[in-house]
Amino acid sequence: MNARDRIQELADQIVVLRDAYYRGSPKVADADYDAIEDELRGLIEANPELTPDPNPLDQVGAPAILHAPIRHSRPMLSLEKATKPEQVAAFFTRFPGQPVVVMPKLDGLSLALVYENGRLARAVTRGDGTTGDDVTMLVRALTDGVPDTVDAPGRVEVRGEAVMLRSTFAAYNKVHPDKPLINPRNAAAGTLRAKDPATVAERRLQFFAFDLSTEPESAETDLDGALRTLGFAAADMRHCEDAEAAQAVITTIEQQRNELDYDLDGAVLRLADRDAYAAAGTRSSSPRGALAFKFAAEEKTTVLADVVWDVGKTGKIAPVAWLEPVFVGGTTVTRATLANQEVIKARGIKIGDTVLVRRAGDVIPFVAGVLDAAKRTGEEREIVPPSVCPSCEEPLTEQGNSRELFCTNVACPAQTVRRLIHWASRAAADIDAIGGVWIERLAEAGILEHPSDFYRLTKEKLLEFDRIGEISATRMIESIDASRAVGLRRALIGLAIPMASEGTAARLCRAGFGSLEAVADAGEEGLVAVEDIGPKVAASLIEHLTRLRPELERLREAGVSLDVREEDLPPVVAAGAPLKGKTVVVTGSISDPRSGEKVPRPTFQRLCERAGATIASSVSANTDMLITGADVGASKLTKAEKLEVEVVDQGAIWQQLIEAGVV
Ligand SMILES: NC(=O)c1ccc[n+]([C@@H]2O[C@H](COP(=O)([O-])OP(=O)(O)OC[C@H]3O[C@@H](n4cnc5c(N)ncnc54)[C@H](O)[C@@H]3O)[C@@H](O)[C@H]2O)c1
Ligand SMILES: [Zn+2]
Repeated sequence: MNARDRIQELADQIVVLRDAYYRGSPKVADADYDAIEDELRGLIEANPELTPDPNPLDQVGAPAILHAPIRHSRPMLSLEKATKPEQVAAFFTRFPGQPVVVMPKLDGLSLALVYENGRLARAVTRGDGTTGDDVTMLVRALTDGVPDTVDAPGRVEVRGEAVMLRSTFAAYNKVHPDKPLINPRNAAAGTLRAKDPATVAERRLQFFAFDLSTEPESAETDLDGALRTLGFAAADMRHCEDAEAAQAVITTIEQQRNELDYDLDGAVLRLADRDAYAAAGTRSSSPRGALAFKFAAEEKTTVLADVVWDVGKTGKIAPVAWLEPVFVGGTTVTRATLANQEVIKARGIKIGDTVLVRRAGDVIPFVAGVLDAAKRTGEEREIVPPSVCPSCEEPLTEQGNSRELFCTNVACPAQTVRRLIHWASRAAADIDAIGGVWIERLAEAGILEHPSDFYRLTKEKLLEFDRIGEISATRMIESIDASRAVGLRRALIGLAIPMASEGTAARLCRAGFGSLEAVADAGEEGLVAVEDIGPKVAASLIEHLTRLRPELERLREAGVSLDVREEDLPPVVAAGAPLKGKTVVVTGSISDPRSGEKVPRPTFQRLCERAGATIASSVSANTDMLITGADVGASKLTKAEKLEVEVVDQGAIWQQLIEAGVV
């Protein structure tokens, strides 16, 4: 195809895709859409004479007027995009000496709030950038962070992003598994399209401000300060002096991406001074005084090739999506979870469909929904849940509102293997030298059935297997030996008791339980007294620990510790608490200066906690101190320097710990 035709084809696609997207039913994932825009941009750059008219790249949003159209005082634009550090550096070169703020690029929808003589007069969506929808009533009723009044004369216009917080989104989907929301951004857009606020009352939104104009001009020219003075929750803005500092903040935002309560798809750089930003002016569809740094996508489309039903460690039978490989959120994904049969039904998913796959951080990828069901060929197949267990063929039972399927056969081979693998996992006993495949073989050979069987394995027994040699047998046995120190918290996690989470195990330790047997004997009253443990969790603990009593005895006999470990006890803050109120990060290898012996990092972190510190795992703008041991990697130090975090050698901290009597 020649360039002219391709340009026209891409331009047409963009118009169609945008229209669907801004109506709340996207046909492709954002990353796929962005790739189309990028291709068009590249072709136009190479062939400027073929620029289509109208050029969709010069347009913003889409007309979606459902309420009452309102013309914006000045256009609400898109943002110029960057993906490389050089582009960040170029932005600073364009504005020498100008302070810049870096903030998260929130993934919601933009709103303009207009205040007249101190009162909220109207709230308007971006629309096509020139004209938007009047959503004042919905915003008043449903959006937090929008004050009714501001202390300012004349006309004040605050622009920002309305998002659905992840916690709100999750809570909503938990209550409405039958009609789940696809993602927080779609949910926010859908909410502000409602005809009647009452129908969407459970879907609260949160507004974060990022732009301000005032008439008459207000004296405060710093954007962040001026917004706060007016009482707005601004997006978290960091002032940066140069490109390196900005890049460091961008990196921090990307690292924190999964811990924040809102979706974000990048970071925005913007001139901090309101006058400078206004003076910089605009291009056809973006302001010159701002730049969006886009992060790698966490959502892509692919084909659902098949669905298999997987038996979990608690007997839950869960649908697993087998996908055509797709690169999303930094890795290639071939499997994703489909939750349960209710979710499949609600989302109308069929085998052969093009589906939207999301992945965020360590979370297992999941199928968020079907794209464009209208494109089906008729060859798609219904997903049919099994009636018997795929492993032991016992009939299944349905439990709960979302009709989850369970195999209740405790002798089910698949469950047995899953439980053993779980016992050996890092969060539990951490028997890292025996992988899942070997656990499965040993179980098939009848040597492993319960966790305590690991501790009866001998090198001789392992050597009977053809493919296990002297070296691996020794490593396996060493790894099993080391796991005997597992302790109450991790042993409880390893036993995979339904409804008892890792948090439950940690809270039981902090509440003063000294051993797993003590938990088993506590009775309902003793258990519900612990923070966040309700009657259901208590009942499950009692039922399963009673059933597991003989197994606990076998573990004890095998020399496995089921007692609480030092590091799981609540920190007792020492008098004087030299590190009180400080958030610290510990890096490098730590050793006790009095004995010269190496000290495991978690142990040292516990000591710091007793001195009053809060421990963080990576250096961020919230870190007060980086404590360095031996052999510290350069990257942590550079980062600390950029973020102006105090760097302290472990020697000085040991001195303080000794003086405060912590050690
Ligand atoms: N899947 C699809 O079919 C499809 C179609 C069209 C557009 N899209 C997606 O929509 C986006 C592009 O369009 P766009 O113009 O709406 O967004 P954009 O990426 O150009 O960014 C501009 C918007 O960012 C928002 N924003 C969030 N935080 C901000 C901050 N701190 N400062 C300033 N602005 C901030 C504002 O709402 C602003 O309108 C892309 O992510 C694109 O992938 C997807
Ligand atoms: Zn079974």
